[in-house]
Amino acid sequence: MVEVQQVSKTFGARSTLVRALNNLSFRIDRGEFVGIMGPSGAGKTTLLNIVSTIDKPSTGRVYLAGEEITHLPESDLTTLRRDQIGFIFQDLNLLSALTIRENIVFPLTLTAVPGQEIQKRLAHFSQQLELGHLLDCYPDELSIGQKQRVSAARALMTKPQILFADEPTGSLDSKSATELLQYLATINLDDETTIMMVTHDAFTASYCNRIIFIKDGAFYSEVVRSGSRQHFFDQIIDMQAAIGGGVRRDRTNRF
Ligand SMILES: Nc1ncnc2c1ncn2[C@@H]1O[C@H](COP(=O)(O)OP(=O)(O)OP(=O)(O)O)[C@@H](O)[C@H]1O
Repeated sequence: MVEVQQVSKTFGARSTLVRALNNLSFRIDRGEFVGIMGPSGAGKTTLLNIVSTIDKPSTGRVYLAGEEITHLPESDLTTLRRDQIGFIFQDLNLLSALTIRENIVFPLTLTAVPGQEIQKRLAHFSQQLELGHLLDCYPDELSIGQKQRVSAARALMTKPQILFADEPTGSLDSKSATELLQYLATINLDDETTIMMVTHDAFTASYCNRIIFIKDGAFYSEVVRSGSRQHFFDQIIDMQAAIGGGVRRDRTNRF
C-alpha cells in the first residue's frame, strides 16, 4: 500500500543544509496499522508529509497503492487525496464558518457520492465518534477532544484506503485518546483501512501492529506486535530507551 524507496529530503542549502531524511526505505502492506516513532528531529513529520503527498522528496520514490506519486502532477495528486487518502493532523483545519455537519461532509461535496450515501456515512461516523448532538454547532463551540473526533469523522467520510495521522491523540485527555485509538483500531480491522501514524507516545503506539523507528532520517529498527498490547507497549518503551536522543518516555500505566 505504501512503498518508500531510498527517500532523502534536504532543506536549505550549503551552510544551512539540513538532511531530514537520509536514504530511507520501507513498505507498509494493505491493512497494516503502522506507527512511526523516533527522537525529536528524526524526520517523522517530514516523512509523513512526503508519503501523504503534501511534500516531495529530494531524491527517491514513493508509491501509494501501486502508483508512483513522486512525479505526479498536482491535479492527479488532488484526485488521489480526495479519493484514497484521509488525514488526521494536529492542526485540525476545521472551517470555522461551517457547522460540524458541514465540516464532516465537506470532503464529499466535490465527489460523485450520492446524497443518500453521504447522509448514511454521516449518521454512521457521527454515531461511532459520538458527535450526533454536536452536528449543528460550530467548531469554536467544541472542546479540543471533540474537534479531534470531528477531524477523524471528516477523514473517514471518503472511506479512504489509507489514513495518515500525525499525533492524533496529542491534544486529547486519556479517555478521549483511548476512545479514538480504539476506533482507529476498529476501522483498521473492519474496513481494512491502512493506517500510518506518527506518535511520540508509547501507549498510543501500542494500538499499532508494527512500529518503524527512525533516527537521523534513516531506518533504525522495527518492532512487530506478536502478543498482548501491554507486552508490545513494553517492547516499544525498550526500543525508545535504546534509540535515545531525547525520545519522550511515558511509563505511566494507562492500561
Ligand atoms: N521546512 C523546513 N525547513 C528547514 N528544516 C526543516 C523543515 N522541516 C523540517 N526541518 C528539519 O528537518 C529535521 C526533521 O524534522 P521533522 O519535523 O521531520 O522531525 P520530527 O521527527 O517530526 O520531530 P518532532 O518529533 O520534534 O516533531 C529537523 O532537523 C528539522 O529542523
